[in-house]
Amino acid sequence: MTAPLTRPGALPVQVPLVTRPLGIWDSVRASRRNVLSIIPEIATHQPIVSGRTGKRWHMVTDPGAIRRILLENIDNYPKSVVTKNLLRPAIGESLFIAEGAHWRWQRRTAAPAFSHRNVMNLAPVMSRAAERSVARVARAGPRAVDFLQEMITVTFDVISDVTFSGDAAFDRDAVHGAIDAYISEAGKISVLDVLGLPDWVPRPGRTFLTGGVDDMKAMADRAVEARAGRDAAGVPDLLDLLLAGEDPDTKRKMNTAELRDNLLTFIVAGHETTALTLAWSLYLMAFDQQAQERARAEAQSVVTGVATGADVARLPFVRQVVDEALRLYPPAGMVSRTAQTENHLCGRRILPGDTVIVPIYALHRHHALWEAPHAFRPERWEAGRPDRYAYLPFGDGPRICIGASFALQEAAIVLATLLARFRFTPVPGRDPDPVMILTLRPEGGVWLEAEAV
Ligand code: HEM
Repeated sequence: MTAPLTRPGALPVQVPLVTRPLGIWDSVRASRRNVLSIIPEIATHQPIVSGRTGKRWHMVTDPGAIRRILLENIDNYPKSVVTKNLLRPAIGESLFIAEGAHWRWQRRTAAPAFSHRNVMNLAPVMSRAAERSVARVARAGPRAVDFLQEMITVTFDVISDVTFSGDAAFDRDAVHGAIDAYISEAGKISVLDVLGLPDWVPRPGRTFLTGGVDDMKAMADRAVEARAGRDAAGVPDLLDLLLAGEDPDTKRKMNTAELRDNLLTFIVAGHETTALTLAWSLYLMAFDQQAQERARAEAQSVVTGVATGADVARLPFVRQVVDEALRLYPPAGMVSRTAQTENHLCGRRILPGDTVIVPIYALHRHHALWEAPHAFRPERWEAGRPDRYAYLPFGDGPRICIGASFALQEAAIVLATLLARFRFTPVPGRDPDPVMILTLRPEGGVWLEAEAV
């Protein structure tokens, strides 16, 4: 089959941002469907946009001001209460949620598990998951495949293998089901809370949120305890590394509940986000056949069979595709903070209690920061990296994503392996719709035909 080339000037799918002020109920309606649809279009032109929907909020897209929020004045901008309330039932006071000293000691204890050497040691798990994906896609034959679901399967394979590898007490399917159900229900609630809506606005699903989560925690506890009594065999996974980890200053180690909460955090924070990066990268590869040919030529010249950790450094164009996918469709499309004291950002007064949002989706499409911001141009990354605070798929400052290099390595291994084996073409009329509830997903799936090459 001859693949259609990209139409000149065509743009990949995007979220229509609002061009008129929304009232409270319009905001609720719009945001229940897509959080990003409440971002004013003007946020992609101006440094700051403020409003009030219950609470006062500010969306900041000025790199200097973002630097102050995430790095220089971090004590004034802890993670928003909303984010914490939302995730606490599933992941406790783990690294993702904790503040101050309780955050610091956990971050110091977990950091070595994500060192370059350890992430590299985990690469064979990623290569094996990529190989199983190739087999599944090949089995589907000429039928179109939903690469969103396929990538969710791959990344769950990886994250469950590197957290609870070989633990009989850990039922992967049950945990996967509980986490996905939690994320989709929790997302609906968070939207309303991010907007600062009063408690009497009905929150769908609040009552049954914790059921599956309790079973999942009990299962993870059993797996942690079973492992604690055993010597690590072979390459240590994240649980072995956390069991061995300790705060370098106080020598404090994590107890069972802390280990469990952090491992579940890695699963919640790491698996869907990486699956989305891969699914969007594949959508873009099918959208732009020329870029796909270039990426395939690179992958085929480097990869023999399945990509390995050592191949990653030799796949610069594949990495550019991933960087550009993370720019256009950042899985964490916004992060939010609650201001503690009175402050100024871009000359605007920020009051204690105000919600300060970094709308990463809008930042990555800001007209003053990016040329042709809505276009897919992986080659833009050849010229070098932009201003550090103009591109934040992993956040920044001390709370920067601990799993960034893990995710980028996994994305490169899986993408290069698939590109070396298949040519991807879109299914006409089935473009995905970018929708953010908790993460930015391709709604409707990424349906592609995969032809063996
Ligand atoms: C492409 C995939 C990923 C994306 C886009 C992503 C994005 C992010 C972002 C934006 C933050 C900062 C949130 C904030 O400041 O409010 C974050 C934090 C975090 N991420 Fe990731 N992440 C990814 C993969 C992973 C993986 C694979 C893991 C673990 C295995 C992970 C674990 C964490 C943890 C534990 C934090 C909290 C760190 C702290 O507060 O000290 N993430 N991530």
